[in-house]
Amino acid sequence: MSLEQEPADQNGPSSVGDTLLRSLTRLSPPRFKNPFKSGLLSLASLDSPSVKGLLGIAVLSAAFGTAVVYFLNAESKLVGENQYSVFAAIAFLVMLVCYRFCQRFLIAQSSSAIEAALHQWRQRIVAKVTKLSLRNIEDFSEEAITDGLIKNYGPLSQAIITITAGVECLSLLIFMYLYVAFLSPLAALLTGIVGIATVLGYLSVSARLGETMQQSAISNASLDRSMEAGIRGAKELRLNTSKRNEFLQDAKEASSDLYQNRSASAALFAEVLASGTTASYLMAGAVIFVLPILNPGEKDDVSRIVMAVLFLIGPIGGVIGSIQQFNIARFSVLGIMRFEDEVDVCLAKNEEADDTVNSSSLEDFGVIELDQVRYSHRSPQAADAEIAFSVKDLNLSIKRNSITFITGGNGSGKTTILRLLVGLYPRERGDIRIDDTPVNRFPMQNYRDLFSSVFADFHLFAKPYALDADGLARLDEWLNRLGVRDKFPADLSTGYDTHALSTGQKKRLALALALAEDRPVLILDEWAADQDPQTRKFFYRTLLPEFRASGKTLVVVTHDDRYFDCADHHYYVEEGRITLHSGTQGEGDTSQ
Ligand SMILES: Nc1ncnc2c1ncn2[C@@H]1O[C@H](COP(=O)(O)OP(=O)(O)OP(=O)(O)O)[C@@H](O)[C@H]1O
Repeated sequence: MSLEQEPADQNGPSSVGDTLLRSLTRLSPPRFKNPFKSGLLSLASLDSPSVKGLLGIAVLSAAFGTAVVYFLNAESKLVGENQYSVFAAIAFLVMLVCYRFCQRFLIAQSSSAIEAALHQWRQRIVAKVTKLSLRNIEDFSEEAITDGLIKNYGPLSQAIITITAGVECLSLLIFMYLYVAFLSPLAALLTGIVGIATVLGYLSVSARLGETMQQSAISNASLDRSMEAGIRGAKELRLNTSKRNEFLQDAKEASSDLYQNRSASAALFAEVLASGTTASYLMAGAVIFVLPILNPGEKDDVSRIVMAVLFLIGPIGGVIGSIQQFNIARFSVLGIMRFEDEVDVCLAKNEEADDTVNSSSLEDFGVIELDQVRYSHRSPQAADAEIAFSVKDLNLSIKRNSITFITGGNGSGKTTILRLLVGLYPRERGDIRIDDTPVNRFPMQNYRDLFSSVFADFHLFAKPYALDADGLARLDEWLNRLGVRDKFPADLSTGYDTHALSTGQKKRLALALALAEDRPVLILDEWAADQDPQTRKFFYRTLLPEFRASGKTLVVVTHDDRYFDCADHHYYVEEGRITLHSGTQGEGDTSQ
């Protein structure tokens, strides 16, 4: 967790929130064996002064809350004796206002501090994830990334208010109990016995409650994935009844798992809730039915003691309600921290040696050379990271202002080679040089900045990032030339909806965006594959030569053998090995 820490204000709300969030992981839910070593009570051991300040306010709030009950009781005793105290009435009101202020301040401040910390955690982790190499990203499962970046935050935010209210209730409970002890030590003993029996009862189910909630979270994630597949695979499911039935069967099992795990935790929680409510009434019952027998001298005070005991019911409910949320929040914080640790481990391995390439010299490069480069994909299925595919002895020379075609069969390694060329994959062996100057294994951004690309699996963001006014003008022009300008709003800077575009139109937008970036090297991975014959011809016979004439260097993966003659250099890839394919010309343009 040490990399990329934002310089947070040491006393700012996010640093308070950060301490509170991390404290959730230090505080394990109370366990049967040692309930007082862990649990909410150890909140007092927190080290941040601001957090201690918040705890101080929790104590103050509890003191005011108890004073409210004290003055209620005092006045009720006086009224019973046909007297009335204006002071007690005013004091009651003042204490109530103070109590309300402290309670509101405490919950609002701690919740907003925690939200501020979450905001900072999210920013920090997203920044780290964008620094991972593509290989690292591919090594993480999609679920790990969505859980680490998205899913854990929602439940955490929802749990925060209940937990902070629970902490306030806990301190109120302690104060109210001390007040009961002040009124009658024997009543405190009786209610204490009931309280201890209730806590022991809770501790006996808390471990099971934690487990079922963890299982519920796992089943929930699996059901989410199933529902996502149901939406993304809508076409396939509607075309094939057997496929739909089998899918529905799997979705039903995922839903049933979730239902069973949620029911199990609901049953345990119902037990905790019911025990809490029963305990509250039992405390009042013990005072009314048992106290007069054990100590007849306190008979006259019973109603006042009962009133104080009844005021314990609210805080007990608040504490119990927060326990479930505490488990959820703890589980989420641990998930986020675990993900960040894993990202840190990856980043620590991505060595960034000195890059001897000077940023100012890159734009004017003469040639980019890959020399004996090797890279291996690990099999995602194999636990021992067995090699699934290798690009071997890769020699490739990309000359400035030329058109290079890379061809080869499906799965031969063309896309992998493009990604090695642009520095998305770290090579295992060999060198990349730019005009005889070596490029790092994890190339610096100034090397990557040479390239704009349309990969086969390109992503369209909802707005054109990184384009200034000139860039937007270029985008406008290219959308016009590619015949799709009417599909986008007049003002391109605010973004656009790409859902209604056809596959070919999406590719035109992706190409227009890549051209608008105006970088020296353009990488195109099977761009023409989804285009109509006229556009294909326009692309190979008009656009590519035009790009070259405007000073661009082009590296194009293609299967269109009728246009192979458009290339200045043609490489052929077979099972991860590349060869310069000299003398190949297209079979003639048959006027496609
Ligand atoms: N992230 C990955 N992890 C493991 N194996 C991978 C990964 N990406 C690609 N491969 C494997 O590497 C091989 C080459 O893939 P690549 O995408 O480079 O081929 P390609 O020549 O571009 O194929 P196509 O013409 O079908 O797009 C394939 O066998 C593929 O299964």
